[in-house]
Amino acid sequence: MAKKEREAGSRCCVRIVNRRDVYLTEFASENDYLRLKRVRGRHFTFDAAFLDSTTQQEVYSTTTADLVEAVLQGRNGSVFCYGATGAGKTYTMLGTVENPGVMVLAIKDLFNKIRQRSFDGNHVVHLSYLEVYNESVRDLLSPGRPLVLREDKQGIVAAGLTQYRAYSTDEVMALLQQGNQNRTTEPTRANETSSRSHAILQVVVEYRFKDASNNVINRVGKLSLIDLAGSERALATDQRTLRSLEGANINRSLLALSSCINALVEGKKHIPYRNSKLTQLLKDSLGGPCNTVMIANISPSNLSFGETQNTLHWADRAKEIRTKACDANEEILQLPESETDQAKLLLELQKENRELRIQLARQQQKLLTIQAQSLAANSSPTPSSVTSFLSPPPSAQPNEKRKTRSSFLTGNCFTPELKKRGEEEAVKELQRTVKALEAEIERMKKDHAMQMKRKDDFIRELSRKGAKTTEGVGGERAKRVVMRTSLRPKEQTDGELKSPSHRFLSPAPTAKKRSFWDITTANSPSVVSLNGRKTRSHVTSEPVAAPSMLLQPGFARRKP
Ligand SMILES: Nc1ncnc2c1ncn2[C@@H]1O[C@H](COP(=O)(O)OP(=O)(O)OP(=O)(O)O)[C@@H](O)[C@H]1O
Repeated sequence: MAKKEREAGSRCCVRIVNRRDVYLTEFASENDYLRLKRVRGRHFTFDAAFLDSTTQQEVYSTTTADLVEAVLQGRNGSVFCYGATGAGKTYTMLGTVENPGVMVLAIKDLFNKIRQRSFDGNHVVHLSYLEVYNESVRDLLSPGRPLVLREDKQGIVAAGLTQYRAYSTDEVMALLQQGNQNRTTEPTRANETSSRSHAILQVVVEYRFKDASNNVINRVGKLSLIDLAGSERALATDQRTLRSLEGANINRSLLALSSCINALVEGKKHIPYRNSKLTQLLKDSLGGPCNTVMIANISPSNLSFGETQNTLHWADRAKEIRTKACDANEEILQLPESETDQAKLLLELQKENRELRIQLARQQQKLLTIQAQSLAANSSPTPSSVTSFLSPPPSAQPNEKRKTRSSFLTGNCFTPELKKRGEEEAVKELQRTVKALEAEIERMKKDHAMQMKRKDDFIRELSRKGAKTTEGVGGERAKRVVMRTSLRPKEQTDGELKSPSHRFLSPAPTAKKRSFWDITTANSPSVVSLNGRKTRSHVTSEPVAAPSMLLQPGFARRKP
């Protein structure tokens, strides 16, 4: 229960039993003296119900982890949060620094999984983040003019939406932060940083590999993570014109969503997706081949009884929807023979590269261990290895003999000088091993760098050839994909060969770092931006002109 709700003296009207059943109790109004003791209730059953003590990780593992795995198998997945203003949708989806939400945990999990299975193929991750505000679609990663929705063979797409190629979790986090600051928010009576728009984060994972018959297979999976605006009535938020218009448009989208849910549940032929931008964008998630999860956020306070009942009602309806069977989006690449050979060679080279990197890492690990041993030998007065040369194991001889022997060693024959010489010998031996290993690693590094350079040149050559052939066919699509490498200024190599991993470093931190989670701590919106709407960045106490992540090297899309 929120602080405000507690202060208003509200009672808890929600009870969760068996992690599946939700009991909603309606208390009689305090003024209704005749029915003061009357309570009415409703009971709902869902796939899972979470208590307020549930961790974000638990919510992620129960709702989304399976979808992430399926996306890697080429199946589409969608997760959306639905509920009243202030019920915790953004908290569930985005979370805070200490408690990251579903979006963050899904991205982390996705990259971990890709890292684990990158031995048998090549993964490419593209990312886009958009919002639907007042029935117009905006690019959150590169704000500008509203985007137009078009239907093509991939489904509904926002024409001109920026697709960033992402290489690491950190990079995605930075993009999420950037996008989130551009999101339209406004304080309402129910929530200080209320999201006035629907936000959709889309992650497309392309996986290219060779099957048993040596065909090159391209597998594509799309994960959509959606944070809807609050489902409150316009009256519940504010009466001012802009808020009312917003409220009306938010409700229009959500009304359209409920009409689609109704039509889908009733098995109607015509589903009114076209009634709003939101439903057009969710077409795939609701009626297409997609694994879809709806998370309904509710407040346990009896003051929000109406909203809670409404949310649970729609969740209960939505659970009846059966999305289409979700087959893997896979295709055998029909490339000309020369190109197939090139693609296969590329995959083999990439595999070899990864193996070499692992070998190098192992050798470095070995070196570290030896160095640690050497350090220990230098610092301890009698290293264990040396001691074992000098003294026999205690159990080897009877007590008396041991005594004599030890006095013999420490006394006349094995003088301190001799002992010291033994220690020095052992340390020298260790140092020699370290040097030999260092030389071997140096040699391997040089070999590796040479091989990488040769392969890089080769890959570059292949991509150049590929670009030439696709220019005519996929020109438009290629234009939409912004490659980080093409945006990054040429690196200073100082004559040193750099492996691809060096080239794909995450962007440099901004001069003054903004917190990804400013939304949770800030409180005073001060500046009105684009078309009079406010964004999460205005909720921070920093000046609006703070450097944009997109202006960092590697993200420079807009001119200052
Ligand atoms: N499970 C939770 N644990 C702790 N705090 C929470 C939880 N859920 C929500 N909150 C807090 O409640 C407040 C409102 O939550 P949030 O902004 O996520 O609501 P919302 O449903 O997205 O609202 P809106 O529709 O207005 O955007 C935030 O300060 C958030 O940190």
